[in-house]
Amino acid sequence: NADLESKIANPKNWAMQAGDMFNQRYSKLKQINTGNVGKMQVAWTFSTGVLRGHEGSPLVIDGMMYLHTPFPNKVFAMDLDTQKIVWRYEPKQDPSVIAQMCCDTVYRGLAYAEGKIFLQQADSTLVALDAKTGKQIWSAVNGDPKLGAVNTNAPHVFGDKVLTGISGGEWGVRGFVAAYDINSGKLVWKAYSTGPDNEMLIDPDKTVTWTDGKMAPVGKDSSLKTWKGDQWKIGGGTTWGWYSYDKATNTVYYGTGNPSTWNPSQRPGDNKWSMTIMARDMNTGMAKWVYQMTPHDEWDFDGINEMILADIDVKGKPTKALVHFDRNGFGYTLDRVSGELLVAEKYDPKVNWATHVDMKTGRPQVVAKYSTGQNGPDVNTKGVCPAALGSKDQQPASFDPNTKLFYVPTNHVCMDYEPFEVSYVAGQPYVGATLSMFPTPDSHGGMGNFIAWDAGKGKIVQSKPEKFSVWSGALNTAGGLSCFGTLEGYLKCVDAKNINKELYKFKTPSGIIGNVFTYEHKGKQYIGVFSGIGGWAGIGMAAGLEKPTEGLGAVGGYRELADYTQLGGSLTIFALPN
Ligand SMILES: O=C(O)c1cc(C(=O)O)c2c(n1)C(=O)C(=O)c1cc(C(=O)O)[nH]c1-2
Repeated sequence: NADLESKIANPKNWAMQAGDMFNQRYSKLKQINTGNVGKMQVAWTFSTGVLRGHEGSPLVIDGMMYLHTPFPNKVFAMDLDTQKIVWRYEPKQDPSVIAQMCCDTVYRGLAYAEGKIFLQQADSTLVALDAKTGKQIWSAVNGDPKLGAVNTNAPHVFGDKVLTGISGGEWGVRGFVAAYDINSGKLVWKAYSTGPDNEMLIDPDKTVTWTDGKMAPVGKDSSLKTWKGDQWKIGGGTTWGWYSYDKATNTVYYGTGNPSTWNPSQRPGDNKWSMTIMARDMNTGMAKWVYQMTPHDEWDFDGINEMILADIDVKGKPTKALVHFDRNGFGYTLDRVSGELLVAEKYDPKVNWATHVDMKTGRPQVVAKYSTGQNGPDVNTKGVCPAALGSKDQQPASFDPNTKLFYVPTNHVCMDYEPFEVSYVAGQPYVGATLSMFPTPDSHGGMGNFIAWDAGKGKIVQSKPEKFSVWSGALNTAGGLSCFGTLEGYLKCVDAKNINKELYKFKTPSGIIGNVFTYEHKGKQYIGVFSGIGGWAGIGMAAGLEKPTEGLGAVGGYRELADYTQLGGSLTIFALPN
């Protein structure tokens, strides 16, 4: 999309959720740098008026800021000269959708192109608004919230289409990605994550996958063959993460989530193509290549985390790479053009459910005692690391083209996992497991680390311990900074060359699960972040839950959070003093 590309090319804007289409979360701005960031101050703040978890970030386009909130998904357009709210859009949504959302009523943010703001409501309505007036231009029905098909993902504009996904892996929703025409809102293509080839937009002869050390066609019914009966119809593989796009090959990349139910005995087989990296042609949606990271998931390791596109050296060879930090604890580097698997190494040293990834088959080698399904349901498998929320969840990492390293917010949490038999009832939770989570034993003392990762070698270069999981998206800048938020509520900026050198720290009003962003206005650089505790890690506070196994096991794991922060959505904007 030429218009969006021109907005991205100007580093004064923050025109996409990740700053660009490669999902790099890197800014060329450098007024705020390692030498002066210590003097940074709060320039202004804004309360969103919504209490639950605030993910994503605002967009900034040509002097206007566009802010979103969790359910009820309000949108504010703010003039950065006056900080006046120029327009607001407050959709009317049936509050019954709140109970259909697994991991808080989060929303990961807006998209922009050609004078339009795209809003993906929780009730699955996709809306295009006039960026000047806030008037609705079109709306499209993307899924049925009564069946648990809700939305939390940000829409993404690539070319002349706006892409959106679906949530509801815990309701037996069959995942898909849908592409709508940005001008008319008409559905152009829809690609399911499971099922018959024609509904998955898979060509049995042309869609390839990593097989015995090389790429080979997936063959006929590659998904259907890996499910028992019709289980694929309620088989999950939802698509609520961040998508990326390479214009050079017109390819969109995203990941699919867990297979439903969480009770593995009810769905023998590899359950393709849940837990999969998808590379699709943006015009037609046809799958070019696919790679399943966690066949027959037994831990809820959704594969939806962002795919970061970067040109790096992999084992000494310049490579057009795709880098992905999966929930399962492995950091993957693939050739983004061919789909070949190049590197798969643990980015969390405490991962114990698999010893390694067999580089020939691409399959993780599961440790029998951490297989939660091997003995059938009603057996509690103890001490699996990481927990279901993964060594990293949706909080996106950044790539710094100067250091050539990836900056990754991580979780150090383990779990006990007990599956049970569950029947599918349309519109009801379809989970089938009881979980308890707890901080990783013998960790560095905290529940997360911020790490710098060499994706060409598959090695942690540096690691900065944090008290809680780092559930905030990172930002790197040409000023040599790497910035992220913490669950206690600190915005931190560290030296990208030495991440243990904390150069700036400020306690915002609530825990941070939003993503750090930056922009320039009237010659001044600003760094900003949403605070507002929630998401899966903060679900206890956000939804008022108390039993340790509630919130799918997260309530007990993060019980200490309440000693450090409380609810409340706000935006904090930082700048150097005048
Ligand atoms: O399977 C799904 O459809 C689905 C949806 C979501 C979501 O939409 O937020 C999450 C998850 N799963 C999930 O497994 C998960 O760890 C998670 C964390 C969060 C969050 O925002 O903190 N959402 C979700």
